[in-house]
Amino acid sequence: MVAFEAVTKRFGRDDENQFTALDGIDLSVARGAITGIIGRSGAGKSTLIRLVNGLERATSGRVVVDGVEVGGLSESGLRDLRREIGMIFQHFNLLSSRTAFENVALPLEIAGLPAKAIRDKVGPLLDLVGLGDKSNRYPSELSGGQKQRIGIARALATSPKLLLSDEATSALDPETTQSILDLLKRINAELGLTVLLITHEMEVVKTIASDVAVIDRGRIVEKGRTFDVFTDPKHETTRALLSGLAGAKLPEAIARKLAATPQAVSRTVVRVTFFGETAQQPLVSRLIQELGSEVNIIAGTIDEIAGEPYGSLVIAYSATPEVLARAERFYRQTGLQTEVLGYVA
Ligand SMILES: Nc1ncnc2c1ncn2[C@@H]1O[C@H](COP(=O)(O)OP(=O)(O)OP(=O)(O)O)[C@@H](O)[C@H]1O
Repeated sequence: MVAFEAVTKRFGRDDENQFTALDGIDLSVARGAITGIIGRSGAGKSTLIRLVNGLERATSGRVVVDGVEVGGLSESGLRDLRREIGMIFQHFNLLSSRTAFENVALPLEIAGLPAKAIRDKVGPLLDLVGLGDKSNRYPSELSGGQKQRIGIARALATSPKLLLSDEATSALDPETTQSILDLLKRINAELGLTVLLITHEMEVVKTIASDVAVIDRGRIVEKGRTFDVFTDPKHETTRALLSGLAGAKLPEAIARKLAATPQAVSRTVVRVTFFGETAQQPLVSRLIQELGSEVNIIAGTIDEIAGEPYGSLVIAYSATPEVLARAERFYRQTGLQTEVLGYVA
């Protein structure tokens, strides 16, 4: 649906003051999928998304949306393209002097639709986002989540093929975020809309994006299925971004006691990751049996990434050679992914 081919974007006129915001981006966004772009502040996420609707032009390379190269479009071509692309924002960008209905109607008025056609379109859209009864309310009378629902209805008014989301849930509390993500997921499934979202919130990507790309200082450093990238991050930036996710961190009290090498009477601390088929099996009880030694469970989470089950358990057991050999054998047989985090006395 969207392809970035060797895209570079530089800001600034003369050579000395030039800043390279994007550097050789190759990325393809699958039709009908929800794709997340994550990265730190200033990594280039907004610039990337602004190239898609032609608010910025690439310095070199091509941005292709639904077969059309954005860089080659005239002003009227860009207007046509923008009708195919809906956009939602962190701060909703609603017009305060217009009611919910009038905000959603705006893109249709601009497109020149007659009043009756506008009414026929806006009513169902307000129902779709669950705000059919708030049609005459002004933005100041709506909650953050309701404002974003109006933003989503407005973005869908011209029946776009692509929805761009720029930190759409970053100003919302976790519960409201969840309800907006549920709505986006439903729209994606029911309307077959392709969604490209940028966010610094890993939870958002984990919850709804099937695919993810990690951007760091203007370059894509990692990309793939969200489940694969989140369960086995390869790049240091990805690891750092994911370290804040629930369950990724060791409890502080244990982390402080952890030594890098075995000491006298030590126990080894291991993170065991369960995913795919292994997430469904009673492997913990089997592991305890196989080791024939006490196992302490230190931390653990069972969760879903992009709809697939995933578990992470931090355990400690005796670091004697016999127990370690039995553990190794068990991990080999079961295909469990493990990581030795350190040793405690
Ligand atoms: N018009 C501009 N002129 C000069 N530099 C710019 C311009 N727009 C963006 N930049 C620079 O490009 C880099 C990438 O900015 P961008 O807004 O794309 O990052 P971001 O990942 O979206 O950050 P954030 O999460 O903070 O919004 C930043 O260093 C920014 O200062």
